[in-house]
Amino acid sequence: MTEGAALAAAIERTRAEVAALHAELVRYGLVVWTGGNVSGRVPGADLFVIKPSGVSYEELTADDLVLCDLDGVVIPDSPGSSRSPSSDTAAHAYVYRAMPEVGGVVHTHSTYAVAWAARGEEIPCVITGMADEFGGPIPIGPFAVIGDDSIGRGIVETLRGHRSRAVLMQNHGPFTIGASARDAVKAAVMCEDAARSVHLAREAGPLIPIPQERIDHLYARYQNVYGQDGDDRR
Ligand SMILES: O=C(CO)[C@@H](O)[C@@H](O)COP(=O)(O)O
Repeated sequence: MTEGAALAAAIERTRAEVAALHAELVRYGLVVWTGGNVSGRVPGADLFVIKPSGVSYEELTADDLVLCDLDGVVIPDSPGSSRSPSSDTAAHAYVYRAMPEVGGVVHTHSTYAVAWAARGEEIPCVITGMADEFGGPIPIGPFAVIGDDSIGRGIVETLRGHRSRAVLMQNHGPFTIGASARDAVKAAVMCEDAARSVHLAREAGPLIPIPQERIDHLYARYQNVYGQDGDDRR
């Protein structure tokens, strides 16, 4: 296969994967109307694909996704290039530039995570599922304007060197990163689950902290032993 054909195949695979992952946001109840987006880095290229802005998830096909370079500039004459890319394109692009290990970025307006973001309160790590997945609390990021790279800078400042793959941007909502777009969607699903469980627990009584050494142990086991060898983060 020529280099050009290999790149075209990688773009096609990423388009198909990212289009299918938007359906997962709907399946897990993480989005209302069109308020969320998934992007995926094209492996081996300085490119990513992202949802067009304000397009219904039911209508979204692989060719509707917008192909961008790592500055967030739409690649002219590519499928989907006639549409405006997601409002969060510059934010996603900033993350891909700053964090080469990131293969996918997700944003949702999932209800409980947004409620924590509205209070500007991090989600404390009081359930083993959070220790497994996030290795500690889910942090709050700064308030940031929508449309430029401010959100991206907030994501990177908050998550660089942090175990969590989710950040709650203050007064806005969750942004998650992952080794792949699927991994970032998983983080968005788990973030909302943690936000809901901890919110409900705290309404019913005091939260019981998990000692740090227990959190560390749970995180190490889940990251290295849980699941299968081929999993995205192994
Ligand atoms: O939160 C916002 C805008 O307020 C966006 O992230 C969200 O509505 C999704 O926008 P896009 O449809 O991706 O442009």
